[in-house]
Amino acid sequence: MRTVPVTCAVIFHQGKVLAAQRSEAMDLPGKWEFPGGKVEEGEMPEDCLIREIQEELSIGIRIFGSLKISEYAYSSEKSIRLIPFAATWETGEIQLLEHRQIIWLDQEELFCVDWAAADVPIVHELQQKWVKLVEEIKPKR
Ligand SMILES: Nc1nc2c([nH]c(=O)n2[C@H]2C[C@H](O)[C@@H](COP(=O)(O)OP(=O)(O)OP(=O)(O)O)O2)c(=O)[nH]1
Repeated sequence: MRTVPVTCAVIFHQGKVLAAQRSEAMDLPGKWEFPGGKVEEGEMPEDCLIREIQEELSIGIRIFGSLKISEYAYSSEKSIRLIPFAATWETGEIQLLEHRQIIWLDQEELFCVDWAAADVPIVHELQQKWVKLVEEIKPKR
C-alpha cells in the first residue's frame, strides 16, 4: 500500500484557527479538516501547501511552524501521511472553491467539530501548544 503525503495548514487569524468541512464532491464528505492537499512529485511540502491554500481558499499564507506528522490508514488501500504546518493568513479574501463551509475555532472549541481521523492527533497537539504558537505569531521586539 502506498502512503500518500498530504500537507495541511493550521491557519491562525485573530486568535482562532480555521477548520474546513469537506464537500460531497471530496473524499470523506462532511468531515472537518485543515485545508491542504496531496504533495506532487518533486514538490516541497511548504510549496505544496501554499499552492493548495491558494487553489482552495484563494488566500496567501505565511508558514511559521510545524506540528507532528500524523499517519493514518483509512482502509487497506488508503493510507495518508498528513504533514501539518502552522500559518497565518496574509493576503486575499477567503472564497470557498472546494469546501462546503469553514469555521473559526478558538482553543476551547477545537473538539466541537467532527475531524477526519488523521487530524485528531494534530488537534490534540494544537490544543497543547496553542499558547506557544500564538506567541510565535506576535512581532518580536
Ligand atoms: N487536505 C487535507 N486532507 C486530509 C486531511 N485529513 C485527512 O484525512 N485528509 C485526507 C482526505 C483525502 O483523502 C486526502 C487529501 O486529499 P485532497 O482531496 O485534500 O487533496 P488534493 O486536493 O490534492 O486531491 P486531488 O483531488 O487533487 O486528488 O487526505 C486534512 O486535514 N487536510
